Amino acid sequence: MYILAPSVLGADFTKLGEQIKRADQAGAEYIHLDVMDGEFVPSISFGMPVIKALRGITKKIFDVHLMIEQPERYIEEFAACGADVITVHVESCKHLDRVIHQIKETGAKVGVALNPATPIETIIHVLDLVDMILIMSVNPGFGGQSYIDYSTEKIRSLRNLLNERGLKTDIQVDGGITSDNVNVVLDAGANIIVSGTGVFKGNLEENITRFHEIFKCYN
Ligand SMILES: O=C(CO)[C@@H](O)[C@H](O)COP(=O)(O)O
Ligand SMILES: [Fe+2]
Repeated sequence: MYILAPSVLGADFTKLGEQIKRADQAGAEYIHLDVMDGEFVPSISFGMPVIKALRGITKKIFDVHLMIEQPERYIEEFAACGADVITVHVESCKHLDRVIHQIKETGAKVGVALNPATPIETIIHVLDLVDMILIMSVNPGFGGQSYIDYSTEKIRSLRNLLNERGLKTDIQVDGGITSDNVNVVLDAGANIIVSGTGVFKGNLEENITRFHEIFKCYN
């Protein structure tokens, strides 16, 4: 199943609620929420109060991407705010296995994210414990960056590895993706596409339709 996850980091924050409702009505399956702490990544974005407020305006899947140090401190709180999928970075978890089980305990789906330079070997032992693997195709911290080309090979290797193990785990790709280059990551085996600038810059409805038209060729 192919899924579009607009990253609200690309939205106009003066019209945040309105833009999320529009993304919902235009058919976006997930809403991708980037939480940044100014430690794991250079920038600070938003946290629980914003997610809780947005939970009241859409029933779409809340896909919460935690770019924070020691995420185990906040897992239950993010779940209580309405996160449906909680993604943590392998680079920020000293005890990844424990954090994965902590997320499962809340009832949320588990995502594990890898920075561009982090090899997929770091997660081979937990592959069958997670629902989604997030391949970062930019260095995390900011929207609007360019896609890093070697991500494509990484996605392909991960999909091959999952296939060898008989796993249908979701592969999400995040960073620098628009309808102009999404084919590259879909061809490599990704099935959940995060896009901030590619959705919110220009006409939101047209952008979402364009992504979905491309997905049809893969379904
Ligand atoms: O997690 C992040 C950045 O750290 C992303 O979710 C970005 O917000 C995606 O934005 P674009 O690269 O699509 O503009
Ligand atoms: Fe993200």
